[in-house]
Amino acid sequence: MTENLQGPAIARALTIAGSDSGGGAGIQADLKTFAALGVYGISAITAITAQNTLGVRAIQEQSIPIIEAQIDAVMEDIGVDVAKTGMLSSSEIINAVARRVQHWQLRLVVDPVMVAKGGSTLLQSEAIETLRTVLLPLAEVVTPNLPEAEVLSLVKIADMAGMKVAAQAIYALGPRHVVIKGGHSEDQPTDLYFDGQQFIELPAKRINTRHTHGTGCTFSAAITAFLARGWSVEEAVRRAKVYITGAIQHAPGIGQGHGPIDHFWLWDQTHNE
Ligand SMILES: Nc1ncnc2c1ncn2[C@@H]1O[C@H](COP(=O)(O)OP(=O)(O)OP(=O)(O)O)[C@@H](O)[C@H]1O
Ligand SMILES: Cc1ncc(CO)c(N)n1
Repeated sequence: MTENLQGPAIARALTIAGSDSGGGAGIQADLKTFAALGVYGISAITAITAQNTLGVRAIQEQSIPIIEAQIDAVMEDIGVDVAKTGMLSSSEIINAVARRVQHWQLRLVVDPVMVAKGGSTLLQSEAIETLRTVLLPLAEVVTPNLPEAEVLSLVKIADMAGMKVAAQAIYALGPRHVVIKGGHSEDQPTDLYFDGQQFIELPAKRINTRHTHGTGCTFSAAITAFLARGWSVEEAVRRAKVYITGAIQHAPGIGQGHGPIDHFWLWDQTHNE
């Protein structure tokens, strides 16, 4: 592509997250989502997981210097329109990432990943307070699922009214927008957007499937991609909801456990089917 005097001809998004060897969540889900949505994807790996659709077998955190060096290397050369975080594992990693986010003045989407679908811990319990007090104030958007929203807000959520109280409590921690995901509810997977003034409920039909590995990563990566492409937060969230619903619907049925979703379902519809 020829150089464009107005800047790069493609939006750039950075994911700061863990690697999922199974390819369905973490860095891999984020990069596939960025690619599917027409955004140039860049990564800084915080931890390597040995993982498949059945669960997480092993985790190796990366050192603070190599995490910082990845972020600095891409920022000094390539640049980033919007960044997101996923698995951060420890307090030390959160503090280091927060320092780089501030240094580079990054627009940030925080997916407060705590536990994998199979129950493995992806964030040490003593790191939760660092997430609340150090990273959330830097977030333009934070996307907790229902259990994460309860932990961050200290509110027990039983229904939409509870989601609203929790969203207000999380907003008070400093992020400019809160999106609580309803995927873990027994009912319809209605997500809730809150920007400090207005609540928007984003309903969807529940898809009856066990293949929901990486839905949270994919949803937050889609929000990041749409923001990078210039949409408002509200519009980015609305578009991400349509995208994630389609991706779950088209899950290819890979693996014996919670399989991945189809990040490229929109592309498949227009090019391959
Ligand atoms: N079965 C389903 N049918 C339709 N939408 C769903 C379903 N499960 C989750 N979603 C939607 O997917 C998005 C991700 O939500 P979810 O609550 O699964 O995130 P998560 O728990 O962080 O995911 P993970 O940790 O597995 O990556 C939300 O928009 C949610 O409403
Ligand atoms: C690396 C990684 N990040 C996030 C999740 C949550 O889905 C996962 N299972 N693995």
